[in-house]
Amino acid sequence: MNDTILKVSGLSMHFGGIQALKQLDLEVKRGEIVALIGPNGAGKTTFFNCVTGIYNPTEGDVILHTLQGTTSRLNGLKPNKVTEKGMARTFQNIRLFQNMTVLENVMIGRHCRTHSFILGAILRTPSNRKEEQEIVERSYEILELVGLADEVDNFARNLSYGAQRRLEIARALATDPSLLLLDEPAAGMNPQETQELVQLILRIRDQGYSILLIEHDMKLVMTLSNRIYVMDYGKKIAQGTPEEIQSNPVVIKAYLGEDLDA
Ligand SMILES: Nc1ncnc2c1ncn2[C@@H]1O[C@H](COP(=O)(O)OP(=O)(O)OP(=O)(O)O)[C@@H](O)[C@H]1O
Repeated sequence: MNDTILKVSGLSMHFGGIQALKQLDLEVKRGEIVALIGPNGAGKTTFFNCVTGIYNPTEGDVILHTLQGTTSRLNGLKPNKVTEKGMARTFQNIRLFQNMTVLENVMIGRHCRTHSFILGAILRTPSNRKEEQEIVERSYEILELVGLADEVDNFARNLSYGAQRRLEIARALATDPSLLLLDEPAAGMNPQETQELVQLILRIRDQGYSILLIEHDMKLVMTLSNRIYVMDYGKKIAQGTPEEIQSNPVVIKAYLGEDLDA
C-alpha cells in the first residue's frame, strides 16, 4: 500500500506578472499532520487553491493516493471533482448554510458520496430510503467526533464561532476524504476554542485521516505538526520537524519580528 497520500511536484502559479508559486514540492504521508506556514503573501492560500481545483496551476503535478487505493492526478479538475477524488477542505472564512440545521449542513457534505437519482428521491424507493438512512447515521457519527452531537437540530447561525468552525470540519469529513485541508482553522478563535481545536484535530488524525493545514498560530503549528513546510515569496524555504523549523536561521530571518516560539 502506498504510504504517500499527497504528492505535489514542481507546482507553479502565475497571475500575469506575479509568480505566486515557484516550483513547489510537498508531500503528506498517511496519518501525518503537516503544516504549511509562511509570512503574509507567501503563497499558502494560492497553494491550497491550486491543489483543490479553484485555480488551474501553470505548471506541476498534484497526485492523490486515496485510502481506498486509487491514484488521481488532480490538477485541472474542478473543485467538486477534487472532493469526489478524496480531498476536502475548509476555508479561511466560514462558509456554512446559516439557515440550515447542523445535521443538514453535514448531510450536504455527504451528498457527493450518494448515488440516488432524482426520480428515486421523488418516489422514495427502498434503495433511496436506505441510502438516506446511511447518510443520517454517518452524519451523526461525524457530529459526535467534532463534539456537536447535542446541536443537530440547531441552526448553524445559532452556534458559537468555534462551534461553527467545527461544523465546517464536520462537513468536510462527511465527504469521506483521504486528505483534509484546513485553511487557518484557528483564525479568530479564543484560547479555549483553539485548545478544543487542537484536541479535535488530533482525534481526527487518530481516526485515520491525514491533514494538511495552513495556520498563523505558531503554538498550534508546533504542537500539532509532524512536519512543517515553510514558504516565502512563493518558494519553499525550509521543511522539517517543529524543532528543526524553530531553529532554522532561514526561517527565523523570513519571520523577522514575529515570534516563532509564541
Ligand atoms: N487571484 C489572484 N490574482 C492576482 N494575484 C494573486 C491572486 N491570488 C493571490 N495573488 C497574489 O499571490 C501572492 C500570494 O498570495 P496568497 O494569498 O496565496 O498568500 P498567503 O501566504 O496565503 O497570505 P496570507 O497569510 O496573508 O493569507 C500575493 O502576492 C497575492 O497578491
